Amino acid sequence: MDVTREKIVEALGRIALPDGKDLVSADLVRALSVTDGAVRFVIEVPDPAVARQMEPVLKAAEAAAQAVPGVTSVSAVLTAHGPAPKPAEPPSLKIGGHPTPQTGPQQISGIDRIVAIASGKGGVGKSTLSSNLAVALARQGRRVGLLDADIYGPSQPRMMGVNKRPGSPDGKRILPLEAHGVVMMSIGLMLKEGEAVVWRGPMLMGALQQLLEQVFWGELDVLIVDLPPGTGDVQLTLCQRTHMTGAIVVSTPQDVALIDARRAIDMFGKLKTPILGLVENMSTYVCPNCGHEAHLFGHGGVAAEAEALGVPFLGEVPLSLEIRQAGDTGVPVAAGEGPMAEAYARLAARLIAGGMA
Ligand SMILES: Nc1ncnc2c1ncn2[C@@H]1O[C@H](COP(=O)(O)OP(=O)(O)OP(=O)(O)O)[C@@H](O)[C@H]1O
Repeated sequence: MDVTREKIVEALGRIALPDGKDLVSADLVRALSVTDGAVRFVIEVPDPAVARQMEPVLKAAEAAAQAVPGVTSVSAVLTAHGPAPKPAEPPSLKIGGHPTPQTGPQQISGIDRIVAIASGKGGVGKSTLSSNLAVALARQGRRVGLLDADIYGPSQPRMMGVNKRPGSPDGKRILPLEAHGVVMMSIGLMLKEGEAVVWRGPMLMGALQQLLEQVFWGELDVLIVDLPPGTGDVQLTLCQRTHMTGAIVVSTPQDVALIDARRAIDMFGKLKTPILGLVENMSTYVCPNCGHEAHLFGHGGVAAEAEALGVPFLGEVPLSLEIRQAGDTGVPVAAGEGPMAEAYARLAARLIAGGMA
């Protein structure tokens, strides 16, 4: 029997609290996800003292969720936010520490595939593709995580409409946030607004390692990693320390973008990270008023490049005002309906069919 979110909410709504309210009416349930019978949620209370009294409630909530027919597993965590008597951030959660030594690329437990979205050049739409692809994959039933590793210009909090600081129940694990069916984490959520990041080398590797290993990702079919543009430390660290399924390189059809894309592909080749394929972004522009099609940055250049390099061409995404506006408002276009959502759905279907997601 299919378990729905509503059934779990209904079950949690029967868990009474000492003040007479219940878990749901008191708005304490966060990040509830239900995937193929696996239920995950967080109970968030205002402060650590309340959290201690809530242990029995957590147990009751787990039992209630487990008792819903069709539920195969329940993973629940109790977390406190708000004023704590001690400093709010335990030391081990300080982002940007030195990395711990490790031999060779590691598999991350619970995550089946890690797919990086890369570009040679900035501003070609890598973050837009990452968020929309993540949402489109989730809509097709995949368990998807999105890691914004663009340490210098994190944009996923804005694109996914998330701006809460992630909590940590035990000072070690970081709880990811959830938006549009995707669990997500961004370095941007751990920094104060407007705070500049000036890390290089080891600090940066430490931050990335924390994001990959300390975040409570749960069971994922695929983790999409939104990389910074270019061929720098983050790309190197990720490919050398993590067992990657591969990279998708996004480019506009312009020659200048393609030259940089080639450089990125060359770097992944040297790092022995497979190229899963190329995507042409900002391909055709269809005028919303008259329907006229124009190719502002050219058209077909990425498909031709893919053929020349012998890598798959995964598809194209039009240049569309709707895509830009959706990204700015925090609801990726792939979460809705229409031709743009369908363009991302086609890409997602292609990845699933190819065993890449
Ligand atoms: N297909 C598209 N149609 C219209 N606008 C788009 C499209 N793809 C991306 N954009 C817009 O272009 C701008 C740059 O996109 P985005 O931030 O995704 O690029 P990026 O390659 O991740 O950039 P950065 O190098 O800064 O990380 C954003 O304003 C975004 O909304």
